[in-house]
Amino acid sequence: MIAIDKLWKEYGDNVVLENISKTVQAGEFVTLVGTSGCGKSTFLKMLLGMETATRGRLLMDGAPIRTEPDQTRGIVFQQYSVFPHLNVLSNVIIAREFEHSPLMGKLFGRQKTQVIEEARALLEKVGLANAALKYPHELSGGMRQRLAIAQALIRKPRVLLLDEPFGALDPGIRADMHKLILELWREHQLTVFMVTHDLAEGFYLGTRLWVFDKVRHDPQAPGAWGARITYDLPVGKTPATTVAAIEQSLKLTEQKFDANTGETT
Ligand SMILES: Nc1ncnc2c1ncn2[C@@H]1O[C@H](COP(=O)(O)OP(=O)(O)OP(=O)(O)O)[C@@H](O)[C@H]1O
Repeated sequence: MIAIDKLWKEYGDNVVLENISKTVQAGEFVTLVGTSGCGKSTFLKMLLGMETATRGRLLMDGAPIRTEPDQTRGIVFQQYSVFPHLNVLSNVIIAREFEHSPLMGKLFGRQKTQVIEEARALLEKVGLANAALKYPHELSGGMRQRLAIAQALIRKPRVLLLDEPFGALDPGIRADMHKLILELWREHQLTVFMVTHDLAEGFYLGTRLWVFDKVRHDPQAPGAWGARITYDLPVGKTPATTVAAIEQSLKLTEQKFDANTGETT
């Protein structure tokens, strides 16, 4: 369904991603881990169409991914991306209105009634039915992320992109969110790409885990080489020794990164 073919991303002299080739089938749940700054968010933005490849191709069902976001893909960021001046229900409805009419941003009549019903059903699903008329500042962090997920899902995306969506949440709330996202993934038959800093979370949630890492380093030119996918693991079948090796390699890379920027740790 998604084919990544010899993909490169460079910002000027800074090579971020280097020659990545992968295929992902519909319904997979891919978790992405790697050191800070190695290009995970950039990769998600390319899947979304916010960023373009400098070399190579990114195909969805055989066609190049459109260079602007559309309703086939939805994204949830770590920082809450909801509209502060709208209540919960309106935040979900507006996400659908923008899709129908980006310039006017308004739906009327039967269409509007239908969207309100869909929005209420989604709020029920994500556990916000009783908070429909509250404003974002009245919500907890976990509730705001539930709202951001509902906003992404009302557009009925096939691919859901999650950029550390639970990074700012307490462990107990995170466990609830894990349960929710797995339910939504199955019910909506989504293909999910999720960035996380938490290797255990990546192993727990994903069907497949990718490690982004630089294979080559030049201390004189930190941007000369980009990250590749150094591990592609079917999650749940990974021996503990491999998990330990990955953790070790990530720590080593982090130290090299610090040496490159001249910072001591
Ligand atoms: N719009 C941009 N212009 C120039 N450089 C950029 C831009 N966006 C990202 N970069 C650079 O690309 C590299 C990868 O950034 P990215 O945010 O994708 O990393 P990341 O792996 O998601 O990091 P983190 O885990 O800290 O969120 C960094 O060196 C960053 O400075």
